[in-house]
Amino acid sequence: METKIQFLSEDFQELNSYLEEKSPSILFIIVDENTHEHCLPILLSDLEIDIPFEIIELESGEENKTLETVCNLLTVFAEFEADRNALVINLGGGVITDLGGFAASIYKRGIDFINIPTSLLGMCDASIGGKTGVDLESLKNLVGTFALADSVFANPNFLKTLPQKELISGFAEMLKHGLVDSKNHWENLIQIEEITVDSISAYIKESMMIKQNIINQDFHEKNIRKILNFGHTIGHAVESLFLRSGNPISHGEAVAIGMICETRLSYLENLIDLELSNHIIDKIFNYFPKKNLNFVIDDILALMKNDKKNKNSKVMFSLITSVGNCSYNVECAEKNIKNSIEFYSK
Ligand SMILES: O=C(O)C(=O)C[C@@H](O)[C@H](O)[C@H](O)COP(=O)(O)O
Repeated sequence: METKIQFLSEDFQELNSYLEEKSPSILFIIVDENTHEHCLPILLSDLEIDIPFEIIELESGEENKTLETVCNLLTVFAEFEADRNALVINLGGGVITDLGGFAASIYKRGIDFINIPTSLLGMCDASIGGKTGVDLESLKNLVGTFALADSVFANPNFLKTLPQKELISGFAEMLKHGLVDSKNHWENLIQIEEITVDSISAYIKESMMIKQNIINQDFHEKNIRKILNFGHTIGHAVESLFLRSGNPISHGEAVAIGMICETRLSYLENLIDLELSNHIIDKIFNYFPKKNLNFVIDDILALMKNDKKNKNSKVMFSLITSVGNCSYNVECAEKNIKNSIEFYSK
């Protein structure tokens, strides 16, 4: 099975046809306070359907990506006596698609959901590939399911409602797609001087297709899909520590830090030469200026022990071997891992 990705035209005709054909018993439209204000009115003004619907507003932010929020969602579904023909519409960024997709995937053992990503990160990454879930304490995405959205409806116009910070966050995942799978995509992206909706629009579809193509080869992340996790082994640990400190950074910023460290690690593990690693690192720093990592390295290493790619208690990295190619299940020397993090801090 494959998620159908469609780009919405002005009148949302694709979504209306989908809903007419599917004819769900009830719609649950999940939003956060931002998409409630900026995106829901656009969606509702274009919906031409005669299906009962409920709007469920969740609080935005990674700190709300919890089991408690999922329980609240499930309670609402049950209060409305939703049956298995109910449909969840996730209208939001990665937090909303992760939460709503997870709740849908476990309610009555699974009801359908669709994603209408409103952030760049949601569009190019989180809405595609069926990873749903929540954080456990500060451990990123520790609880979740693999459950494909029935469809993804993308509308780059929604990106115009975003603060710049959110746009930059999603750009990190686009760079990642280039680094792990497409030199051409990487080279196009690094020409961009200023990240704006107009400057990146032409490359969004390519990023989505790169991800979709990898998912189609390995939905359950047994092998090749692990390359999409480049930058996330260290990135997730750093993101968790910022979250714990009460000063969260965006997922993209964390992934950018992770990609810088893991590019250096690729060099330290002799997978790429110094010149290439410096080139990649410089380019990432252009978009993601250095942040202070005031964390104890051992705390970063401890969090990595919970990474989902680990095998037999060993931390396994996905590391690039050239621009557009990435190896997975790479076990690294602990001194190199530490050096790569220290390198970032210096
Ligand atoms: O889809 C994937 O596979 C990815 O690894 C993409 C990541 O960019 C994304 O952040 C994903 O949610 C991370 O998954 P996790 O399994 O490391 O929690």
